[in-house]
Amino acid sequence: MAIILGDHQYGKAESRLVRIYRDSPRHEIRDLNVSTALRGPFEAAYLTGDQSKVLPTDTQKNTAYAFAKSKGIESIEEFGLDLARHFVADIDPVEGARIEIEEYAWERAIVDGAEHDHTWLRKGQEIRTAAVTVGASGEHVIGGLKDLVLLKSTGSEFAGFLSDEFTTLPETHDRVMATALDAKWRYSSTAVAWDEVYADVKKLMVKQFATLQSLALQQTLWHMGTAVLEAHPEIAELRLKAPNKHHFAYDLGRFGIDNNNEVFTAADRPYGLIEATITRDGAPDSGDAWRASAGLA
Ligand SMILES: O=c1[nH]c(=O)c2[nH]c(=O)[nH]c2[nH]1
Repeated sequence: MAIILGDHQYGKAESRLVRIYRDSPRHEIRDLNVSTALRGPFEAAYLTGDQSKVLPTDTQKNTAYAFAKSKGIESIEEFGLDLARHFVADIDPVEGARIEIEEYAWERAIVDGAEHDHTWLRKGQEIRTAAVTVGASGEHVIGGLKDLVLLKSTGSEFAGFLSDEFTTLPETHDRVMATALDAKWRYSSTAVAWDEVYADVKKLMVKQFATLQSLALQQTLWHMGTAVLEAHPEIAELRLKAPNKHHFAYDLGRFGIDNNNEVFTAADRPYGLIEATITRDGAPDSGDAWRASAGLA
């Protein structure tokens, strides 16, 4: 019987890295969670325990902190490219690098009506994400956001669905629709105005969520994705994931009280999970862009 080592990679996950810019009294802050992983001929580390080609995960972590000082953090996409290019170009056995970054945003505290120089409040709307891959299939950047919690209190329907002996859901033409959006979009270039495009993609998706008379969360996702692809030729593809955070009108009829979509119970679980990939026809090949791990997740 032959037993074969399959796909593998190794790295340091979730280094929490805060970079303060303090060259003037008005400081700046970038707050990241950085994961690095290396790919290449590392079979011996698994098969015989030979570490001679292994750049320790501890060193990978140190590199991220050193680059935060020496190169700075213009954007998480650029920082990921800096790290990935370094590992592939400068560390001999490394053939591919995957850098995943989350960014937590802060906004300046307002003190006596003015923005404070060095005190911030956490800005909680969403977490910005980037996943950078450099390797045999080239350079790939995936921008994204997660945990963007959205709710609309009307303008959402769900009706006309299949029904069988287990169907109990009533049709509705006016419901609450809520989600915590997880969106990832693949760029077809690495020469991108990362911050501007990020802000616009978020704005476009929120606008579609708000303005479409939604017949289903599926339809809302489609409109979000097409709006982004129509406005941004530098984006090849989006992958969207949206839990349907159900809000059920509470039965107050039992107490002789009308409930005209005014009082809801917000269900925690279970939740519908609606997912879609939306791609531009003729988009460049994704190569390893979506290869996140050794295949376990
Ligand atoms: O937008 C929705 N899509 C569904 O597929 C679905 N299924 C369900 O029970 N409620 C909903 N809502």
